[in-house]
Amino acid sequence: MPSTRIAFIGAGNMAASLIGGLRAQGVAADAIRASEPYAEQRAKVAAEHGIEVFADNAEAIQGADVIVLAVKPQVMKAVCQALAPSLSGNQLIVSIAAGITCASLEQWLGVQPLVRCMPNTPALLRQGVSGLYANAQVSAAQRTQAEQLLSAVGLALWLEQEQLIDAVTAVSGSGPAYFFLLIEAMTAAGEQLGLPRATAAQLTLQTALGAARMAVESDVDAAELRRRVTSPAGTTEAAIKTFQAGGFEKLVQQALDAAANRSAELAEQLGQ
Ligand SMILES: NC(=O)C1=CN([C@@H]2O[C@H](COP(=O)(O)OP(=O)(O)OC[C@H]3O[C@@H](n4cnc5c(N)ncnc54)[C@H](OP(=O)(O)O)[C@@H]3O)[C@@H](O)[C@H]2O)C=CC1
Ligand SMILES: O=C(O)[C@@H]1CCC=N1
Repeated sequence: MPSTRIAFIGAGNMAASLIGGLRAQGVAADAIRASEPYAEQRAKVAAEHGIEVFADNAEAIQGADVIVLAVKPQVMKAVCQALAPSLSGNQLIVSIAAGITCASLEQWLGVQPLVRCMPNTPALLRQGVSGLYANAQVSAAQRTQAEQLLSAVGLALWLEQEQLIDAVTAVSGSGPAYFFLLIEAMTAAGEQLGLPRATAAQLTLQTALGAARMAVESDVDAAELRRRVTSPAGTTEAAIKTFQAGGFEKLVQQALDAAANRSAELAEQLGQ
């Protein structure tokens, strides 16, 4: 994004990941600004990425073509209402907040070109994935700007319906935590089986990495890859049958339903 000037409102975890991705893609430090109330975090982000970080949101967005709203959903209304008088009207707003709808953002900011998206934390390693939804005000050039922003940290996938952001949040926004939970549980189980903790952790982590790479790079699907590990009457079958007897697939569906419902619930609670 050579000539695009980007301002981040909130310079926490996700903003820092996106800024890191943009810088790694060669976006100049002076094309990126950010605002952040916490002085220590301001200094950290400025030092790590070489960008200017402001205490004042309105100051950070001066001259910006794209404004990324990267604060917690709970403070979004107050942040937007305070920012509204400083907007020029055709700046692209990109919100990464869970459960904040375009309708709420339009109510708080006025009608603006808006992209609502849901990234995830592997963005930190440029291995993220995001779902993006654009409102009717977004021009083709602004769509490209939003896509370039999220592509700097991983895959960017457009959605035709805003509602599907709840599903994206459930699958990939929150998804890294589900895999971390499995890693924690497998490491603990390995330790219970007698392995030293560090060995159990290494075995689990390398298995997770290897399995994910196989699933991404293979020309067959995950179900077939699973079948290839599962010898008839063997050890894997014993484990998989145990998972399934415990309702594993149903539990996964219930967990993702809960995440998607929470996303919709946040929209209702915070969208007033
Ligand atoms: N973490 C994740 O996995 C994902 C998060 N998201 C969304 O990203 C958004 C940010 O999350 P995350 O980065 O994890 O959260 P963080 O708390 O790390 O970042 C939010 C930042 O905003 C700052 N902030 C608070 N109030 C203001 C304000 N009035 N003006 C400017 N900045 C302010 C916070 O400062 P201070 O700490 O001092 O309050 C903090 O540094 C959320 O809306 C979340 O839903 C989306 C996808 C994945
Ligand atoms: O847990 C959350 O609400 C945020 C959104 C997706 C990941 N973290």
